[in-house]
Amino acid sequence: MTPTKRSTLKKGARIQGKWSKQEWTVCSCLGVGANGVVYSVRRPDGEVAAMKICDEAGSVAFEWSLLEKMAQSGAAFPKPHCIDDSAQAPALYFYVMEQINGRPLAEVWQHLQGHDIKRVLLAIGSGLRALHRIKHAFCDVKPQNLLVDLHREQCVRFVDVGGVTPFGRSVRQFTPTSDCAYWGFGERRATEKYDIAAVALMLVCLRTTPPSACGNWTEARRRAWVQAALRQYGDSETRSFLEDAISGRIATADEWILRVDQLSASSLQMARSNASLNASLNASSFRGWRAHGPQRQPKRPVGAQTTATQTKASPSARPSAQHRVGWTERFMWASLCCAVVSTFSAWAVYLHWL
Ligand SMILES: Nc1ncnc2c1ncn2[C@@H]1O[C@H](COP(=O)(O)OP(=O)(O)OP(=O)(O)O)[C@@H](O)[C@H]1O
Repeated sequence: MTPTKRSTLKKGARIQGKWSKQEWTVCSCLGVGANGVVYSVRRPDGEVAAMKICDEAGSVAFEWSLLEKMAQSGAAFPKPHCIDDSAQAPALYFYVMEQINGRPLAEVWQHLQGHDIKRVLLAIGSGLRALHRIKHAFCDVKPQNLLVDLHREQCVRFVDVGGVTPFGRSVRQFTPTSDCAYWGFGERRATEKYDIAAVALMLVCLRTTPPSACGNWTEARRRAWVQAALRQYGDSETRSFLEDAISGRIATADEWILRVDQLSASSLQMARSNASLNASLNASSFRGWRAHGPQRQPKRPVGAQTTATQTKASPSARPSAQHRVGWTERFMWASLCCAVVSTFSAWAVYLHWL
């Protein structure tokens, strides 16, 4: 399904399940991602749910099996309802799940008070703890995948099960800004530490937006940028907490919860964004950074809060890909011209001799 085809489901559209025979009516679009589109849908009995429509049947089946596994663990992911295909054309592959009410962390972050930040960080910790108990890591930690509703006791819920990976395997889907390997702090492997470092890096990047150019930096320079961003927290307890999480010294979700519990609300208040800080750190140079050696191209995509999938081409690789396509095209056109010229010449010679 192309993106155009994806976005054609308007409010009121009806989707009938080929196998379940259930019918859902589209209420609104909840979000669009790299793997699919999520709609808020209503069943005839009035129940509201979220329907994720993916481009491929394989993605639906894969995410569905993970969602079922998560449901047994009590992790913070949506509860699965059913998996189906649409009975009518165009063929849609989808699954239906609990609709999570809440706003993405990125939207609410700036408005959170110290004690709310604490609640949010504790809730993320307990969500990760449940997931880690069944020996899986979230991997694709990003503010869009954490939905916050402070009116609920479980005030943070996770969405997008697509990145969840069994411990020890290499990470398939990640967001560069939350990836410790991208910033030069560790391995890109599904572990408890990977998730914990990801949450801490996400917090650093929520406070200080990384410069868009950092995709072209060396790993060492990116690492230095994170260290400089951390220094801006002053000597606060939040700073040492984040440093420990990023460098793997907070190894489990239980330790994370314990450490968050010890932080004061006033120190956590510092975790929020600071406009002047963004300006100073995003200037072309910053204190603490000295270039060593030639610049290397990043291995992975660059760009704040976008998900990278191991199998997808990275945005940073795109210009060179386009460049290669340009040369291929030029070669093709040159060959075509040669073929046309030689055909004309052959006909000219043939007609001349007739
Ligand atoms: N169960 C749900 N309840 C409410 N909103 C949801 C739900 N699932 C997904 N969303 C919203 O839809 C957005 C896209 O969903 P999701 O992250 O699953 O898609 P994706 O294609 O895997 O995206 P990505 O590009 O991040 O991999 C989410 O960021 C979230 O805002």
